Amino acid sequence: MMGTGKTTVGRVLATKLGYKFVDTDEIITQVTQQSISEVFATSGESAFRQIETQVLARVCAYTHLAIATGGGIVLRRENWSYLHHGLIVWLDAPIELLYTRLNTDETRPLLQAGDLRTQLETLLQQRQPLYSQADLRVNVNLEETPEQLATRILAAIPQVLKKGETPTTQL
Ligand SMILES: Nc1ncnc2c1ncn2[C@@H]1O[C@H](COP(=O)(O)OP(=O)(O)OP(=O)(O)O)[C@@H](O)[C@H]1O
Ligand SMILES: O=C(O)C1=C[C@@H](O)[C@@H](O)[C@H](O)C1
Ligand SMILES: [Mg+2]
Repeated sequence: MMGTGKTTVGRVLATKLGYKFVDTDEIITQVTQQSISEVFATSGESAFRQIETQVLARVCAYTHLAIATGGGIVLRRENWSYLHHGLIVWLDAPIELLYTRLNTDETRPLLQAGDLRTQLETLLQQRQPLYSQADLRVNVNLEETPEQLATRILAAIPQVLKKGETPTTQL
């Protein structure tokens, strides 16, 4: 979900693994020469989602790569076939944490209209069943630094290889 720390923590995780790192939002910004907000404003969400799928289709083919996606990557069914090229980590954060982080942020176009808490609740309700398809669920809290979170994710990854319910890691 937006604001959980995919970009921030993903970068740290990549360093710890000795992997390269890419962020699909950053690639979209580079190829369109527009900010994410501008892409939404000039072309619309549907066009953004198409570009996002094209970018994911390219980057998922690489090994030794950590990919931070946009929070809406789960929405298109075809994206899942690309996501499953790798190990999918769900950063799950409570609404209050997201609210604290995104309160003054103007770079997430889907959160600009109306009450932020309501927007977050609505999006999370829609997406929770999709996020829960991830391989690893990581409960995010306000106490941990990106460094600590990345360490915890690394430690939890072996559980993913074991058969059973989706593992969850919390502090
Ligand atoms: N563990 C953390 N501790 C403190 N601040 C954090 C942590 N992780 C992320 N942040 C901060 O929270 C904000 C949102 O993080 P980030 O941009 O990484 O989220 P995201 O999941 O990539 O969001 P989006 O889906 O919109 O791309 C940033 O200002 C970032 O610095
Ligand atoms: O959750 C979402 O739908 C989004 C998350 C951001 O990373 C961007 O991809 C964009 O703002 C949409
Ligand atoms: Mg991001």
